[in-house]
Amino acid sequence: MAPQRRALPRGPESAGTGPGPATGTGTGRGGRRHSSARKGRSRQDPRGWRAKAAILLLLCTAAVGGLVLWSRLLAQDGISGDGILQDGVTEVLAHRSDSLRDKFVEIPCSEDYDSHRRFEGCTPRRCGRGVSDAIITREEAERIRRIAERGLSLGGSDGGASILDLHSGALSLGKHFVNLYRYFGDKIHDIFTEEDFALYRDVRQRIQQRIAEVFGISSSSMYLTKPTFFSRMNSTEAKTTHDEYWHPHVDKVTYGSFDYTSLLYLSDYTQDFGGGRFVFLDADSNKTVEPRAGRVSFFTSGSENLHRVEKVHWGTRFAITISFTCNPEHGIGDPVLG
Ligand SMILES: O=C(O)CCC(=O)C(=O)O
Ligand SMILES: [Fe+2]
Repeated sequence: MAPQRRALPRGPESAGTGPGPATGTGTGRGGRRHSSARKGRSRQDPRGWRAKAAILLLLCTAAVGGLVLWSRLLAQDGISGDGILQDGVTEVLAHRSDSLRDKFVEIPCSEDYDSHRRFEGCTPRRCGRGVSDAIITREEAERIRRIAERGLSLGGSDGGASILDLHSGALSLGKHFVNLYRYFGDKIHDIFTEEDFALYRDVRQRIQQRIAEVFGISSSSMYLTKPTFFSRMNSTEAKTTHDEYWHPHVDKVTYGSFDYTSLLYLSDYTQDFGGGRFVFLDADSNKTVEPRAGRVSFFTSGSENLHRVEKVHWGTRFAITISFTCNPEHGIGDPVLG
């Protein structure tokens, strides 16, 4: 609001009293011209009207300028152009250019965990969100990204969001999903190698270990759960609701079994794609995580961590959602290559 308020009143006063317009009109300092100008003004001199018109024009320009500036500020905050209006301030929790080791912000846990069976030593008692660029290297992220690219090149959604789940085999194809393992049978060995799967497993283990340390729980009390999947997002218009990745949501509500969510980013905000920042929607402000290859963002999955992803405006964004549960009944194993 500030720029608009500041811009508006300046117009008339400064135009009337400031040196520029006064000298520029040529109604200068000479006695005769001055007095005739005074007389003229009382007879509604057209020059008076011209001055008024100029002031009006200035006012309009200032108002339009203020509006343009304001809409730019909103757009920077990710407020317009995303189809969702979000009020207020946006803070950056993790800049793409930062290399973060142990960033952690604690937040009071929501009551969401109370309506589920509790597993002592795992179910969150301490909630929050963390970001680390020190768990997975950029090189590992690039190798993982190539796995995602290879897999997703076999299918892909008609809309802007495609997924590949190596656990269940689900792969986006057009407006639907197919089972990669059933669809490709033995040919899957031409696409993925044992090393790919070993890397995937190793990355998952290290992320799990880190989450356990940060939240003070035992790594063996948490289990990988579904869905755990690669995502590829771009600016293609959504064709089905599966493509609408930008809606605010709570993972525990959306996916049920989640207790801890982690995201491993495989490409870079502003280098590989525009838009597509991850946003925590807090009551006081929004907090963004800017994706960076090898960056792990993790958080407790309840409504203390309501979030969304901004629409991708250009380029392609790759990530993996790796999710954990405390309920062994909802646990899944690592993917195996047939
Ligand atoms: O890719 C992201 O940054 C977030 C994805 C997400 O919110 C989810 O998979 O539930
Ligand atoms: Fe989510």
